[in-house]
Amino acid sequence: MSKTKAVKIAVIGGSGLYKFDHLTPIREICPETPWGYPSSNIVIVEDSRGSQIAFLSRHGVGHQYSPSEVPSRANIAALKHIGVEVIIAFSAVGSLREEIKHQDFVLPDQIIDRTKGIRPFTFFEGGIVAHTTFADPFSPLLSEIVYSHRHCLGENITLHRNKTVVCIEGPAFSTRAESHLYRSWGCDVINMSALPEAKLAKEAEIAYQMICMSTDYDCWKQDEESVSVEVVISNLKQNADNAKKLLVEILPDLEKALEEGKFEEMKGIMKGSCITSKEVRNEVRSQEAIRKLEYILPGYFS
Ligand SMILES: CSC[C@H]1O[C@H](OP(=O)(O)O)[C@H](O)[C@@H]1O
Ligand SMILES: Nc1ncnc2[nH]cnc12
Repeated sequence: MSKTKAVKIAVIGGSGLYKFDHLTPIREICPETPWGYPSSNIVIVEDSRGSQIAFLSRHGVGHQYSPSEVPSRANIAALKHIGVEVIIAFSAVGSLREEIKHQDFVLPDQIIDRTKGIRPFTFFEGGIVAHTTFADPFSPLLSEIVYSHRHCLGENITLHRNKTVVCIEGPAFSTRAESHLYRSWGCDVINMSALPEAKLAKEAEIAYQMICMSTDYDCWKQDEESVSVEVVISNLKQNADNAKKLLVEILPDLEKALEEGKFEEMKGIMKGSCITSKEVRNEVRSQEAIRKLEYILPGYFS
C-alpha cells in the first residue's frame, strides 16, 4: 500500500463515467464539507508509475443526482480541501454542429449559462462578498495539454477545441426552437453540468477544464433522431473507454506542469476578489461565512 501523499489532480466523471476502475484503487474518502457531502466517495487511484488522482462521480455512482441536484459546492470544496489544484471534468454532450460527430471530443473555452438560478452557484454569501473573474472559465494550459494528446484517440475521433458549451437546467432536453436558437448564438455543444461546477472551481482557485464527449445531435438536425436517454446511452460506453485512454496519456504532462509551478497563477486570485470591508468581516454573520470559507481558502478573510 502506498503512503498517503497530497493528490493534486482530480477527475470528475459524468454520465457513463462512474468509476475509474482501470487504475488501482488506493483509498476512498467522503469528507463532510460546510456545504454537505459530495455526490460520491472520492476514490484515490494510482497508475503503474505511482501517480495518483482523485476520482469523483458527478451524479453519484448509480446516477442518482439530477443535474439540478448535484451537490457541486460540496464536490469542489471536498476536492480543494484534500489538496487538489487541477480538475479534468468529463461530460456527455449534444452536438450543435455537423462536424462534431458522435463520440468526438470537445474542449470548450466558453460557456453560455441557461441554468435557472436554482442551483447554489457560489461559495461567497452570508456576509462575505466576492466577484470572481470568469472571462475565461476554463484553463488554457489544461486545454493545451489535453489537445497535445489528441492522437491517442485514434483516427476516427476528432478532438475539437476553442468551442462554446451551452449549459441548460434540464432535466428535460431542449425544444427544437431552443436547439436552433443555441446554434444561432454560436454554441457548439450542449450539456447540463458545466455550471456551476466551472464557477465554483474558479472560486476555489482550482485550474479546471471540461472535456466534452458527443453522444447526439440534440434535436436540430433533420436527418437525425432527436436526443433521448437511449441515444445518449448508445455512445456512453465507448466514450468512457476513450476518456480513460486519454486521461492515462495526459497524466504525466499534468504532473510535470504542476511540478514546474505552471498552475501557481491561480493561487491568491480570490483574495483580491473580496469587496467586503474589514470592519464588516468582524460581524457575527460574516464570521460564520468566513468559518465556512476557511475550509477551502484558509486564512484569506480572517
Ligand atoms: C444522460 S443525458 C443528460 C445528462 O448527461 C450529461 O451529464 P454529464 O455532463 O454529467 O456527463 C448532461 O450534462 C446531463 O446531465
Ligand atoms: N442534447 C443534450 N442536451 C443536454 N445535455 C446533454 N447531454 C448529452 N446530450 C445532451
